Parts: sequence; structure tokens; C-alpha cells
Amino acid sequence: MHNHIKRLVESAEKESRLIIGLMSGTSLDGLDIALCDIRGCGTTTQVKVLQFTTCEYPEHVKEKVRQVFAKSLVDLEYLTLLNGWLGNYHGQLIVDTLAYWGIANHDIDVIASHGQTIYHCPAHQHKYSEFGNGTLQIADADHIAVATHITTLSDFRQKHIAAGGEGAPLAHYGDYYYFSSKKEHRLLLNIGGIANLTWLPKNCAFSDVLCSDIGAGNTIMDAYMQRHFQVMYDQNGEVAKSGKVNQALLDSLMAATFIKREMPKTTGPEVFNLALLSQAQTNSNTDHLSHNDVMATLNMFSAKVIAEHITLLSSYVTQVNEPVNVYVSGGGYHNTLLMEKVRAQLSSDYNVLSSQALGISPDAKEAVLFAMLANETLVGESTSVKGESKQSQPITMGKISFPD
Ligand SMILES: Nc1ncnc2c1ncn2[C@@H]1O[C@H](COP(=O)(O)OP(=O)(O)OP(=O)(O)O)[C@@H](O)[C@H]1O
Ligand SMILES: CC(=O)N[C@H]1[C@@H]2OC[C@@H](O2)[C@@H](O)[C@@H]1O[C@H](C)C(=O)O
Repeated sequence: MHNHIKRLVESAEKESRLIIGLMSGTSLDGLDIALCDIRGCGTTTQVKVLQFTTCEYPEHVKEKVRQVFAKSLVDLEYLTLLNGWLGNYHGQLIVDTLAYWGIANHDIDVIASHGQTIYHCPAHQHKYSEFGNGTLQIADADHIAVATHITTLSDFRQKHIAAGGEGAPLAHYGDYYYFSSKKEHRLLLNIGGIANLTWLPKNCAFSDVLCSDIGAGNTIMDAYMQRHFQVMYDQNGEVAKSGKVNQALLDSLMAATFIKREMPKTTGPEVFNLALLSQAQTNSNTDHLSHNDVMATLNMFSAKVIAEHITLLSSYVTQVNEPVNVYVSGGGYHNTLLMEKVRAQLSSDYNVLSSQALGISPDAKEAVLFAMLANETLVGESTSVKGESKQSQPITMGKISFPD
């Protein structure tokens, strides 16, 4: 048996494993690195987040990714080069971070790398009728494995598509394993560039879980702030607070086809972007608005989409006049205005809290989810991931890259 396989088997047989989860999301803010100690698998999973950091991308890295991000036409030579370059760059960030934490790379069992999504195109979002769902994450994992000398699992979304899913969201696996409860109805809301939610009714089976993207979280607000205010995002919603919501523009944004689409569904910045805003402004004759009023309206748009989708779940589920705890993660949790508006639009049945209340910080949650997916691939019973409505066969996700 090859030594790398032997080492993987040893990792799988241990009582607990050290797994580094990596996430670099649609906001292009940086690489999230979560060092997790994981025990068990499936619904017996126990996770301790030992360390977490976000390595912010310097401007030149953001710029490199922006060259190809969510663009249907790109320079293929550039993309080919960026794939390996970014993998090596992520690898170097991990090496530096482990050194800073004082942890040796041979103590880590595996890295779980999400990669950088650069294009996401579920069938409903592209024009090629001969093709189905597609998604592309770069930052090649062989480069990460070689740079860190740590076996790396990556590219989790392709198996989901190959087995009939849309490649996203994948949150329902980890959310179900780790966050489902016998005592309370839970709703996990992640507000990243794109917002998604996972419904975990009390005492649920995997087949009861509903997980779906719902539309823009921060992505249009961020793009607008970058273009008109030269900053990455609207800190605490301050710019939006100083503006006034324009109802005509809000109605026009709410008319976006994806918003009305039934859950589960998935999307990305390929749809929720400044072009969508510009079209909505033209449709509603609101091109003259001040930047602050546009931001106020975009903030309200995200809040309304979130609140409407949460409320819509009541019609999917029978017992929802019982209280539901909504646990929020993602950078949008820090946008105080957005959170105020979400709370204001929900009935008193919903109690809005941070995911920290369940032991995982809002910033770390997605990286931890990928660590849990890698753990499943190592030690899970494949049946633990079956039951998704559109996908009856059990699957294991992620490809394995060895360090040499
Ligand atoms: N203090 C803050 N005030 C307002 N917004 C904030 C604050 N901190 C973070 N954000 C928002 O959170 C975003 C980053 O969120 P996050 O890292 O969860 O997104 P992501 O993981 O890149 O996206 P996705 O989950 O869609 O892949 C920032 O771009 C910004 O819009
Ligand atoms: C294609 C892709 O990278 N999608 C991300 C993105 O960020 C949020 C939302 O859009 C979600 O669908 C997904 O990430 C989370 C981690 C998921 O798969 O559950």
C-alpha cells in the first residue's frame, strides 16, 4: 500500500482528526482558514474549532481573481495560469498560518479546500440547452498539497452535479450533521455574497432538510460600494442608513426571476450584479437616485429577500407556528442595518441569533462545513449523505491530492 494511502487510513481510524477547512467565497475578501478537531461522522459529528483566521487578499490578488470572476468570457491562458498560481498562494497562506499558530504540518490529517468559485451556472442560468448544471472552482489542490506537504481534498461540488444536484448549496450536509436538533426548529441563514438558508425542523431526518440559495446577500451592495465609494463594503450599513429606500426600485429588484423560483435553487454573482441593478433602475425609471438611496434600497432588497424566503418556509412546513431559532452566519451578520431589517420583517415566531450561539463563529462556519465534508469522505458511511430530493444515490464528495 502506498504510504499516502496508509496515512489516510490511519487518519480515518483515529478517534478524532485535525482537518483544515478553507473557504474563499464570492465576496473575494480573502481565504478563511479553520483548524478543526473532528470526531465521529454523520449525525454523531463533533467539531471543535481550534483556530480560525481570515487571510485577507491583498489588492493584487483580488485584482487577479476579478479578471475571471463571474465572467462568461475570459482569457483562457490567464485562467490556466491563475488556477495553479492561486493554489500555490493558498498553500503559502496555510504554511504561514500554521507557523504563526505553532502547529506542525505533519499534525494535520487533511486540508479541505473549497477553492475559488469563478463561475457558477446551474441549467436555469445558462443558454446552452445541450448542457446541464455546471460550476467551476479554481486554486488547484495539487499545488496546495505540494506547498503544504498535507494531503488535500478539494473540488467538492462536481460530485454533487455528477449525481444530479446543482453543485450548491452544499451546506445542508454539515448543517444537518452538526446543527440539527431534537428540541427546536432551526433555520441556518448564511449571508455571504449570496445568501442561503437551511431549514432543520425539530427532530428532522435528512430528507426533511431544505437548503437553498435565496439571492443576493452582500454581492450587489459590495459591487456598488466598490464602484462608487472605492471601499470593499458598506461598514455596518452606514451608507445605506443615510439613504432612503426607493419603493419603485425595490419592487423592480424583487421582480428578478430567481427570487420567485421555487426552493431548492442556486445562483451566484453571475446574476446578482450591477447589471441586474442597472436593468432594475431602467425598468423603474430610477436612474436619478443618489448613491445613498441606491444603497438603502439594496440593503432593503437583501433583507426583504431573506425575510420572504424564511417566511415562505412556513408554507412548506406544517408546524411553523411553533418558534423557530434562526442562526445567522456570514459577513452579512456584521451589517447591523441589514440584520435590523431582517428582524423587523419577521414575525415574532422567529428568534434571530448568531451561529456563535451553537458554538461556531459566523465568520468560520463555511470553512468548517468543508472540513466536515472532508471528514465524511474519510470516515462517513456513504448513506449518511443520501436523501436529497433530487438525488437518491449516496455520494462522497471531494478529490484527493497527495503532497508528492
Ligand atoms: N462590519 C461589516 N459591515 C457590513 N458588512 C460586512 C461587515 N463585515 C463583513 N461584511 C460583509 O460580509 C462580506 C463577506 O462575507 P463572507 O466572507 O461571509 O462572504 P463570502 O464567504 O465571500 O461569500 P459566499 O458565502 O457567498 O461565498 C463582505 O464583503 C461584506 O459585504
Ligand atoms: C457555487 C458556489 O461557490 N456557491 C457558494 C456561494 O456562497 C454562498 C452560496 O453561493 C452557496 O451556494 C455556496 O456556498 C456554500 C458554502 C454552500 O455550498 O453551501
